[in-house]
Parts: sequence; C-alpha cells; structure tokens
Amino acid sequence: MHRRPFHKHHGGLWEFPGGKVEPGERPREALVREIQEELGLSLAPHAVQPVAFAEEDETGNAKPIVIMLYSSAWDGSPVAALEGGKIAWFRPHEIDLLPKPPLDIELSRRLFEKG
Ligand SMILES: Nc1nc2c([nH]c(=O)n2[C@H]2C[C@H](O)[C@@H](COP(=O)(O)OP(=O)(O)OP(=O)(O)O)O2)c(=O)[nH]1
Repeated sequence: MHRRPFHKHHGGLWEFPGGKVEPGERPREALVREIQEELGLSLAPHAVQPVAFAEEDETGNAKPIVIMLYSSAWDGSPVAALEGGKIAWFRPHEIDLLPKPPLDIELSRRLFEKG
C-alpha cells in the first residue's frame, strides 16, 4: 500500500498504488507506467488482471472519479515511494484497519470478499 503525502488530497491515507490514465493510454498501460514511476517496479502488461472498480456516488462533482483495481505478478521488490509518501506491505486484515480514502475502502472490500 502507498501512504499519500500529507500535503495532498487525502494526505496520510493509504491507497492502492497507481495514478491517473493519460490521454491515449489504456488503463493497464497507465498502471504499468505508474508502478514504474512510483515504485520502480516493472510489470508485464499481460500479467495485469482487472479485479474490481469503484466510483464516486456523489453527484455534482464536475469530474467524477472511477478507480480500477488490478492485480499482477511481478519480479523484484518495490524500490521506494519514488514520488513521495511511503510504501509498505500489509496482510488483508491489516489493510482493513488502515485509514484509507473512500474508494480504496470499497476496493479493499471487493478484493478480499469471499465468494
Ligand atoms: N486513491 C484515491 N484517490 C482519490 C479518492 N477520492 C479522490 O478524490 N481521490 C483523488 C486524489 C487524487 O487527486 C486523485 C488520484 O490521483 P493520483 O493517484 O494520481 O494522485 P496524485 O495526488 O498523486 O495526483 P496528481 O494530481 O498529483 O497528479 O484522486 C479515493 O477514494 N481514493
């Protein structure tokens, strides 16, 4: 998980690492780029699999946010939080207890929900 830098929106909260999709990118390409930029990890695009998505339910936001969660296999270890904040590994029950932004709360529920 990545703890957002304190000066940013939702600062100090723990989120799934990632970032915004740029124009002309597919979401999974954005994820591969962001994980390289933020963590120094190379993901193979074909190893990236969609898991869930969560969307803001409030109306009135000019740019409503949708976050897509993917899982992936990888080689190596994350280098550091290269763009600020902090990274750390947690077990599912620990992720439940972390302070998270609203959509990451929703995504972690989906990720760990039992069939
Ligand atoms: N992870 C997460 N982000 C959220 C939620 N709600 C919400 O408005 N956001 C905002 C915070 C950020 O502005 C944006 C996520 O973009 P990002 O991961 O690239 O964050 P960032 O602040 O580093 O981006 P930037 O604007 O500095 O480029 O979405 C939420 O529930 N979870």
